[in-house]
Amino acid sequence: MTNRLRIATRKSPLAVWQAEEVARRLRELHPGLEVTLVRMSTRGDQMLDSPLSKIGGKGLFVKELEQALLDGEADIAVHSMKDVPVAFPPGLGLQVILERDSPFDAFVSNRYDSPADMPPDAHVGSASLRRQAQIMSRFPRFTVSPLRGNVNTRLAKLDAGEYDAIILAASGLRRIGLSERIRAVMDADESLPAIGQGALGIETRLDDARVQALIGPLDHADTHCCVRAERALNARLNGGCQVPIAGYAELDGDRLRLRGLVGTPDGGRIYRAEADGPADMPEALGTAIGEALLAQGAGEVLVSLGIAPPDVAH
Ligand SMILES: NCc1[nH]cc(CCC(=O)O)c1CC(=O)O
Repeated sequence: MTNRLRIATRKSPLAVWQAEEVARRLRELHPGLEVTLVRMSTRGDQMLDSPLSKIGGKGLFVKELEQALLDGEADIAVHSMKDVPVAFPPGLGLQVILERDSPFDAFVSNRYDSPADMPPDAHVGSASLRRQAQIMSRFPRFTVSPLRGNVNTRLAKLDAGEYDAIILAASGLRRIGLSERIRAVMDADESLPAIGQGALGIETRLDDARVQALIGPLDHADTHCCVRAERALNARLNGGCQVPIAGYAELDGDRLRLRGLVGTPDGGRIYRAEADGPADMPEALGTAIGEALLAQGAGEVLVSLGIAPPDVAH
């Protein structure tokens, strides 16, 4: 029993790849440790017809995995940090974040090389209000329609001709061996990434010292610092992964630079804030960027979408 570690994961090819990657690194680190995967289906995977923003985006992809940890059916859960809500259930926490892969969005099309290459009335598939807001702000005549399902399903819908292009995370495509589908990587000016995009995190039971010790060496301090700042921004705005909030932090020596964005889904209004601060205070920087966005009026956008930011004064 003590030489065994069970990883809870969603069943999608991307999620399984991510869990296998953690399993591979743990076996390398601890020869003799028996690492197995517990594959689970989550509500986010089942409710594929409804836009995530309508069915309560927060935590849809992680709840069942957390329950497996609480029930003792698994020892760790591997998550895309992008899908992890700000708060954890009592007894659980996330202390390990792996080195980040590409944080950027990818433009994927069978006909066009970039958004600028498309006709003015092009049809884009994306279920992300963040991606929608940013592309609509640059190309107001585009139509963006919801596109759900795992990465493979979304690509199949593109290939069936339902859209001129779709936008996906570059990291997800790379991980499942489909980087050749990327026609253009969208940089931070073009499509500011989601909070935590490209990073994997490991959630555990906080009282499980054996497991904490086993996974501790997988933590990547620089990535962890950046994701802390991004998540503090998200916490300040009360955002989940399915609201038009973007945040991207970069570390430069002992300075941390964070950019944040809130937009209306139609791209009509885009609020941006950017600042840097000491790398040992990532939460302060994230909160400050959140405040700066609220001071510009971003709170109204969030309230109109049913996401009330916590009071400005605190
Ligand atoms: N919302 C689904 C999701 N969660 C994490 C990723 C990509 C992998 C990552 O961000 O690490 C994706 C797919 C996508 O956005 O294209």
